[in-house]
Amino acid sequence: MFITDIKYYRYGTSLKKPFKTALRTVEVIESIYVFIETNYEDIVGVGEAVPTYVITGDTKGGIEAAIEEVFKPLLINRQLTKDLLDEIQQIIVGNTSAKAAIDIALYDLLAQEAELPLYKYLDHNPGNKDLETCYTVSLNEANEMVEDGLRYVEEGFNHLKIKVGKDNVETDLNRLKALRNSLPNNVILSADANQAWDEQGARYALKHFDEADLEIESIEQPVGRYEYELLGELTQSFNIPLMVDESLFSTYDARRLVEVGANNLWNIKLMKTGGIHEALKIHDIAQSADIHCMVGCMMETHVSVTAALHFSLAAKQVNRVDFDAPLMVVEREIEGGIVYEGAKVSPSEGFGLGIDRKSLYKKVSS
Ligand SMILES: C[C@H](N)C(=O)N[C@@H](CCC(=O)O)C(=O)O
Ligand SMILES: [Mg+2]
Repeated sequence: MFITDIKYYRYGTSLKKPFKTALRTVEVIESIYVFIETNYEDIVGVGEAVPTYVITGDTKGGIEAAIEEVFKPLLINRQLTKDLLDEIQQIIVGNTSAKAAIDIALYDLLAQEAELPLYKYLDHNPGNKDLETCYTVSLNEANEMVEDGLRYVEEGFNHLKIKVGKDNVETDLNRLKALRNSLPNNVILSADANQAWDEQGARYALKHFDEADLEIESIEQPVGRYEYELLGELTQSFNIPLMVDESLFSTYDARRLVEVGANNLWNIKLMKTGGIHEALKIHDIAQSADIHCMVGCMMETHVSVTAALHFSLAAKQVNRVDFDAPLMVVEREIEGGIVYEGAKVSPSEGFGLGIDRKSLYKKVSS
């Protein structure tokens, strides 16, 4: 099988309510769906990229330019082989969201060619697991966060990830207290600060989180992306488990985080790693250091989150997932791929991603 063309289009999907973090507010998911065509008319690989420029540096125009100027010349007329997965990583630095879309579409093709669902094609030291996604509570006034939290629990979500870090620590703790007091005791609460604090702010916040006795399961990314040493120190100094998110893009980051002792929990996302191929390498570093991983997502839809699910099923260290973004859209427009039953997530039948590619793909030619 060889690659004949790469096509893509932009697509906006409205959210039921705005998604708000310490870093940004999102009302519409802006996806770029990517299609790798082959010499077999009915075999197409599909991928997705999203422009989370405040985290990855990637814009819609940048993603499209990387496809036009770099990936099309590299891939068109090439035989489909696994080697292409390394080549797309090496040919350009950064651009992890464009790389992710191309990597996902290549894996979709490789698994279709092998006539396997993607997670079986990957078969990378998998653990046996049933996965449930957490649901994120956006940053709002305490009463709105409690209303949202109660609704998500009623819908079947037992783990809520609470966004913090936009206001002062006392306000965050009051919001968490209100949630803890209103929700059933067995609900797991974690927090995500999205890089909100400097060193002093983080030490102050984590001390108060430790003292608050709210049973917060973990806190994600208290400080900025490049604060590796500080993340290590904070991990070793406070009781609340720290999860690394924005500081973990690459195998370089992963090795550095192990060295500095930021070794509690990691959040792997395909839009940061540039797809599954690099995510598997990060997973192996986590496994050697006995670090458990969450697989998360940016504000993405069902295509790239389905790829993240297949990766999660194939990778042993992954014991939790944050795949809520597709649930936040007003209407599911993609058939096949990730199946949600309450919080439970599973893959649909079918080879590769199991996505109904035709319904997505017909927009390419219309
Ligand atoms: C969507 C998911 N629950 C989430 O919170 N992801 C990110 C932020 C995503 C974004 O801003 O697009 C995270 O920080 O974990
Ligand atoms: Mg995060």
